[in-house]
Amino acid sequence: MPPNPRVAKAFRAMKDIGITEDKVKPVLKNLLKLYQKNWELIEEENYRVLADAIFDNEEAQATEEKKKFENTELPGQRGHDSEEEAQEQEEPERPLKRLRLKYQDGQTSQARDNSSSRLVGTSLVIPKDEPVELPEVPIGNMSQSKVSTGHPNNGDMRTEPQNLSRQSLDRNKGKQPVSPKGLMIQEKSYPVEPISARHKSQLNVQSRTEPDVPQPMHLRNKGKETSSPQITSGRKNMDSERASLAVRIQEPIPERGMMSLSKNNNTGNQALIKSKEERVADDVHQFEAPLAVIHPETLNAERSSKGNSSLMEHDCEEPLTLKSTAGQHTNNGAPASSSGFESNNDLVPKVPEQSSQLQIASSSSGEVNISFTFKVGPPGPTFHVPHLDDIIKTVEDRCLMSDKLLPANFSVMKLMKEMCQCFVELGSNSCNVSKETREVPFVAPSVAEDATFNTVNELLPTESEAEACLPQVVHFEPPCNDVNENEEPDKNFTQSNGVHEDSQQNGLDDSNSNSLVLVPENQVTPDVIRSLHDVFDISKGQERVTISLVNGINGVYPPSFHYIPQNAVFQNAYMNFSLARIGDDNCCLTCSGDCFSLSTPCACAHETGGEFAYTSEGLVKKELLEECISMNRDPEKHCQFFCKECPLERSKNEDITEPCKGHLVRKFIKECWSKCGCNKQCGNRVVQRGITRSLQVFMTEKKGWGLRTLEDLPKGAFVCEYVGEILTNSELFDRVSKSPKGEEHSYPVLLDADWVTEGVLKDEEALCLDATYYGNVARFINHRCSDSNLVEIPVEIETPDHHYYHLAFFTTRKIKAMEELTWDYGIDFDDIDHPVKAFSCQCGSRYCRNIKRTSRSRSSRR
Ligand SMILES: C[S@@+](CC[C@H](N)C(=O)[O-])C[C@H]1O[C@@H](n2cnc3c(N)ncnc32)[C@H](O)[C@@H]1O
Repeated sequence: MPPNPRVAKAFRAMKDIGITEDKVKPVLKNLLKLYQKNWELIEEENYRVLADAIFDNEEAQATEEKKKFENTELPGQRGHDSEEEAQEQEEPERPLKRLRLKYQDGQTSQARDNSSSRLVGTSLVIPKDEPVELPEVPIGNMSQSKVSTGHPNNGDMRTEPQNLSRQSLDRNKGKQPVSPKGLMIQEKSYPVEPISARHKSQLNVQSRTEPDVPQPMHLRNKGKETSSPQITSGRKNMDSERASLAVRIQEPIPERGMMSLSKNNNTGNQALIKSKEERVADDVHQFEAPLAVIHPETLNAERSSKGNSSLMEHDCEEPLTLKSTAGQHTNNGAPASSSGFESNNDLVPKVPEQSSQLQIASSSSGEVNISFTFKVGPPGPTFHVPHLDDIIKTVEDRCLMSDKLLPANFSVMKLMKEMCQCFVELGSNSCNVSKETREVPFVAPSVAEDATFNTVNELLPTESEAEACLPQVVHFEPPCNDVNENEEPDKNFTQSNGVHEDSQQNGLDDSNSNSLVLVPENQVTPDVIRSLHDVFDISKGQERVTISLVNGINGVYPPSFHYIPQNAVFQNAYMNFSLARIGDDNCCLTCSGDCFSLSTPCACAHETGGEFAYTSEGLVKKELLEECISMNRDPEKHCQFFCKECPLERSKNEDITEPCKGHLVRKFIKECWSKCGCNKQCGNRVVQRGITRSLQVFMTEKKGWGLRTLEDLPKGAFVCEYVGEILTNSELFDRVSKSPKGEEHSYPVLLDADWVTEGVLKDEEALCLDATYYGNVARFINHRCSDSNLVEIPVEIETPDHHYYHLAFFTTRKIKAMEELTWDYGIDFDDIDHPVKAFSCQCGSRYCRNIKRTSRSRSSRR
């Protein structure tokens, strides 16, 4: 009878790792019996069960033999022992059979049938009976040679997939803790990225804003704050020391909602790895601790009988802190000397210089381990190991006190548990879980209509031009006008890197979607939606910089809206433009490279009197800036246009249209763009590059959310554009009048700077921007009467049609870091007919028009 191909395959798999057929056969037979010929179970993870069983078998046999030998051993024979032991050590050790690595790219264990990837495993624990050789070198210098993988490039995460032979594993002594990196065969690469501008600014922000500025809750921050390295004598190069926070949370847990607080009276120390010194003080008793640290014995016992285990890593792209194994407790509640920290980084995969790593490991029985590795600078000389409870409490306090964006019952342990649960849940549905769903915690709340985006590229003549145009304007048509009807995240809304795509399909299939992420329907509750704001970056990666959100004042949640980095067209707004309509006089076709290097400014400068609007530093030139400021402060001193039939007034009341109240004839900036011959670095392109300054949304004392700068800004600097939905005035009026009473409506902006060119403007051409439901960071900028530190300037980029333009905010003066950014909405506090009811102004300016009005009305009442 020909051999069963499955048996043959099993033999081959075992042979690949150096196990001979004669050893496989009896064990396989037993397993088949045990599993009632369920081959799948045996074949899983490259015959992991089989390999484990063989090793167990070998181990049992060896123990048996040893016992026999000891029983027959005569006094005086001990002299041979050392020799035998030496021989024993020479013998190849078995590969580790603990947690198997699961790769970040989602590769399943079954998929790894390449022989080089067999028996990928690692242990997070050290069996107590096997002392670990700990290197007495700086952690950063501790290449993983102590647990050599046989790989010459230890520690460099950029290494190519490694071929891990049995020999290389042998040197591990089988049960020693091994860096997952060391055991990863097809290792995920983590390129060492230079600190991006974005990153830098974030770092700057953090250093500048501490300690009085509430910072967003940040795991990475926390790490920095709470951890310090364990100093061992004679260490140098502490900068590169690593820390690892390893946590084990058991899932399922005995009682739902409670952490696993298993009391374990086994031998004491729970540290993942113990230094030589630590081993001396090994009388630490396990205590019921919220963070149950992996216990060697427990894990050994549990894991040897458990099925699928996996370990996945996540590169957090973040500067790191140091390695600590979170928390040991003693019976008396005192910190367990140095047991909570390790002087060995073997457990921790080598992390790229500028990054941290998150690892999640699980077993089929529901046990999930989280390990977070991060790096800090050198600790102070007085560093001591803090108590785990203190760490947790401090972190929780900081999050709750500084951010207040978290639910009041927030706890680090809940967070950890949540992660474990998500891991298990998502893992259980891995076949239909997309990237988006994995990103659920960072979903922006969706509030408005079920919208479908249509890009404007159909209007454009060529593909390349279309491409250039796409990021500028998008168009979407909501199926219903009432934006408040549907409070669910819209499922037809997709967006990718600023390019909105027409998508009727379920976003789960849309791997390009990176802005709005679908939340499984059963999770969509208002609370969930609210909590899904990414407080670390409300732009969700859509801007060049991260924009954090903090609340140091109250427990108010951030408002619900879709973050969009560019304007989006709503329904009827007439936004059809074509490149063909842009004549040569509107484009500097003859220029190339940087228009600023030309002897005579290109055609784009015509708009600003033949001179570029910007200085070579990208700041608005003084003269233009002053004029724009003055226009805002004293509109009556500047040229105003009065429509014959004002679209604004018409939208308020078509029957009896009030006379036009006047529109300023504004100064425009014309930037070069894709139809120009210059390149993207041309000095006449500022607004189109987007936000580059470090900004933060924060809770003000009296005006709700506001926006502030986290860096000093020079006068004339571009801060951000006012981005929202492009509506017609009538649409806006409809929208506002339909919105429930009391609902906050973000102040709309009228794009009326060039109504002067038409005697009578059609309704669909009278445009405005509404950032209530879709907007960018500018929606948080509060109003300040007259002396605001920002001024809006119309900027024409892709269309010479002045009905549509970008409204860009520039600084009116030097602004210090942490100052709130404000602009004058131009509100007429006396205009009771305005679609948006004027608020009671709290700007605090001595020129406040609302104060004047209030005192005026008071005196008129008298
Ligand atoms: C564009 S939003 C600014 C962000 C807003 N504070 C928030 O919490 O979302 C405009 C709204 O902010 C509030 N606001 C802006 N400036 C204000 C001021 N000077 N005084 C009082 N409230 C102000 C008003 O409620 C106004 O309708």
